Amino acid sequence: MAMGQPGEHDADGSLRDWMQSGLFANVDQAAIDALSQKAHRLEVPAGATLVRQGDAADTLYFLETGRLRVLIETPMGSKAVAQIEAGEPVGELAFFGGGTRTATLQASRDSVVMALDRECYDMVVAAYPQLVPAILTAVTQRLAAVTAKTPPMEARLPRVIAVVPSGGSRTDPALLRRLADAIRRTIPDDRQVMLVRESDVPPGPASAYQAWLREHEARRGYLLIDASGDAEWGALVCRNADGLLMVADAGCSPALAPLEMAGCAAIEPPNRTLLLVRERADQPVNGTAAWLAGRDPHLHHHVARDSEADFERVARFLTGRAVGLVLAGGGALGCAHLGIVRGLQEAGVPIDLIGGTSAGAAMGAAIAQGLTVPRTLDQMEAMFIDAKAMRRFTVPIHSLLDPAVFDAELEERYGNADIADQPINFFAISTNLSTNDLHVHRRGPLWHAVRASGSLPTILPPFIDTDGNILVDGGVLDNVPVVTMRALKSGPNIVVTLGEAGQTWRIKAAYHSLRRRGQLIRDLLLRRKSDSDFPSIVEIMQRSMVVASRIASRSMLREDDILLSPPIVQGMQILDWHLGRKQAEQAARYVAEEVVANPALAALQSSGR
Ligand SMILES: Nc1ncnc2c1ncn2[C@@H]1O[C@@H]2COP(=O)(O)O[C@H]2[C@H]1O
Repeated sequence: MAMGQPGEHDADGSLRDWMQSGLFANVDQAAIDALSQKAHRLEVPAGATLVRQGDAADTLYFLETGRLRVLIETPMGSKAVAQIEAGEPVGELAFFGGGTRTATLQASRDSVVMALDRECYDMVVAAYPQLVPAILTAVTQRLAAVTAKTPPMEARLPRVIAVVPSGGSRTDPALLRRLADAIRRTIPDDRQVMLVRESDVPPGPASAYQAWLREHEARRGYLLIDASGDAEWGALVCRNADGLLMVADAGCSPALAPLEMAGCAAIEPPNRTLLLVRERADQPVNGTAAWLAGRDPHLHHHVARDSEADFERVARFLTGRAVGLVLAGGGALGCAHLGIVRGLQEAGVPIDLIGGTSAGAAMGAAIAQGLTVPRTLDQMEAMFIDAKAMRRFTVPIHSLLDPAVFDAELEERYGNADIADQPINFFAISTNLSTNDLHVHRRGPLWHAVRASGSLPTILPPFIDTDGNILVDGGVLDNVPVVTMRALKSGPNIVVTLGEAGQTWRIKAAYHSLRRRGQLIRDLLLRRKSDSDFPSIVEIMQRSMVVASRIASRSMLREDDILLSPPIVQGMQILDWHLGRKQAEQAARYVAEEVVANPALAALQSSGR
């Protein structure tokens, strides 16, 4: 049943219905018949190119089935800027404009197009001029859409999803039903969610399956298509799907199954998701790395059968409604993040993916591990107050502080478990001095990510990863990693900044009160604290580091982001860990008020209950 090279395709009876349902709704039957007779159909297998940027143009197309990717070729490589869905005309710019093709069109799944050359087009519109405004409307609408969006268009969410058992797992129909139910509860009522098995689809050639898909896709819902069964069916499903959902029983062998290979060949990594299913939520998660190898999913989710919340979380990811929590850096002020998390949990707001920088990474990592807020606060106090992890001075060659105690504390508390093994999806940001770029930690030991992300330059030595990358605090480049969050998932983001809301930092100490060397050494030996509030090297470094990214981060926020700026405890600075608990309390109260005052936040409440 699998299709080969682009080729001729027989017309099918439902074409007229399809045309009249959209673009040609006001066009006479006779005109559509003429168009349909003059056009010839081309099959474009997944991955094949329909037109190439720069080529001469003498054909106008209408996409009948499938999806096309619009790729702009640049000297740096090609960039996907849009997708064309069934029912849309394509190739119109150069056809009408008279130039060469403005983009390359590639099938992202097996597709069928209706092709109309210039001679046929002229003949049909001469006989039926009413076709012209219909085509013009579509062209104008596209032009308006292109003009309206400045950045590249975000990917449309996969709606036709091939579900394959992963590794040595077998398909579990009950689990798929639960997932479909969770999706149904997540999306508006008028959309259809269908769980499809081979027996639900009328037997016949690939074109019959595509016609069936077209009919059901038109209802704008989600089709979860169980690809298990015979190999031919599996390959057909994968080649005609936008997304791949691999479902693994975490206890099975992770060796890649043939059906998954077919799925991965047809569907690209950005549209792949892996579910790792275990029996109970209290079972530890490990070995995820072996499942990710070779599958390269965009995201993976750990699902416990006894946790309805896990199913609902997956449903939110699949339908573009997952809630991201973005946590900014800011040392001890980061305890506010814990209060925010407590407040969100109490209000029933779900947290589906956590990303953070520096203190945001440290707090977020603990929550992603499944620690409670009170336990995390205990840990922070144990590290920074009891063990004095940030008060161990050294000979200042590589850094001001000796990181030995800090490292040991981090390793003990966060452990060597892979980020990928955490029950909640998580990422941390650091600044890669080797590549002069942002470094997104999605894999590797959790404590490495926390350590790298919080490596305040000159205060702590940089973290060196196994590839020799020199990593320092993420705040240097991006203290509020909302852009990274957006690249990972669609849906609302709760963005927590620290001390943002116009809080200036002025001190009472006069410049000439700066202690001189002799005074400093005497005070140090006598363990005497200065009564001046002249800023410490750590405070100066922290503030200087994030000043640029703070300005940038404000412009990164979008209208649909929910910005939370909890009030900071009066006079609290980044090393004041003893005020952490008070700060967390204050932030939790702030969230409780925000849930009432901010409708966007309130709207997320029900999805977390
Ligand atoms: N930014 C875009 N968004 C949607 N479609 C596009 C975009 N750029 C190009 N196309 C389509 O890709 C086609 C490539 O060939 P044409 O230039 O003839 O016509 C083009 C449009 O149909």
